[in-house]
Amino acid sequence: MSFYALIPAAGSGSRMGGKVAKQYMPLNSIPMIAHALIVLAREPRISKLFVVLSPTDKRWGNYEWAGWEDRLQVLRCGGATRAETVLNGLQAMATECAADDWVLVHDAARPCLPAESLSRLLDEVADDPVGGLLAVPVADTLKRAAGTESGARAEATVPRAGLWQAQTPQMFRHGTLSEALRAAGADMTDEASAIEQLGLQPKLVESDSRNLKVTYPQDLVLAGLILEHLNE
Ligand SMILES: Nc1ccn([C@@H]2O[C@H](COP(=O)(O)OP(=O)(O)OP(=O)(O)O)[C@@H](O)[C@H]2O)c(=O)n1
Ligand SMILES: C[C@](O)(CO)[C@H](O)COP(=O)(O)O
Repeated sequence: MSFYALIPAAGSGSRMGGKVAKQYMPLNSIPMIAHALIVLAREPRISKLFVVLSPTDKRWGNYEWAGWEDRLQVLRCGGATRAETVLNGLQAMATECAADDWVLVHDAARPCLPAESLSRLLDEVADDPVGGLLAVPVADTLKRAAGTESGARAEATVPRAGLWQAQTPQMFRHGTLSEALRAAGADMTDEASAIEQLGLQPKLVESDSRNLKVTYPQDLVLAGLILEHLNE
């Protein structure tokens, strides 16, 4: 049984609003994607990293990846949605990855993955019958909005007991995840929801808010500050 990482990196970063796809935006002097790759590559239990790019990606080649040859393989099969990218990547990995091998799917847009959180996920899920994901119990009070002409207004408060915010990596066996994503369709926003649709219950492994997803411009500033102190 082996562990592989699949990094979906074929998005356009529309919510970031930049000219450059956010996974290539500079973050503490290197492209954002490199931070996640470095943490994943440093985990000795992970045999290989597969980065899934858009077939039209023209930026990857602008960077120096010498020395990564043994640890990383680029797959140019990204799709129109994140779920499609992941499924296309799984299919391309099938020549090397057995059905019971573990695949850790990690967003290129999460550059601040703490090494200890990655290690904890592997420790706690490697013998799990289903798989699991990093997540954080919801700490804020949650409001359900009602759209009005004057903008969003709080219609109700959603009880936060038992609610967690999903992060990545999300770790499932190659065969199960491929089956789940094929059955669930292209609009799944994470791997765990496809697994849940099979009637399975992924394990929630507690992470923390440092492992944020860089979505909006202000997240880039936060990520830079976190990275300055991460894994010190
Ligand atoms: N068709 C897609 C869409 C997203 N992703 C990847 O999935 C991760 C999380 O997605 P998100 O934060 O939504 O990135 P984008 O889709 O690029 O952002 P946006 O939704 O703002 O366009 C990112 O690493 C992104 O590159 C992908 O591989 N293929
Ligand atoms: C997978 C994920 O990061 C878990 O929170 C999230 O669902 C990705 O959503 P996005 O809209 O594709 O960024």
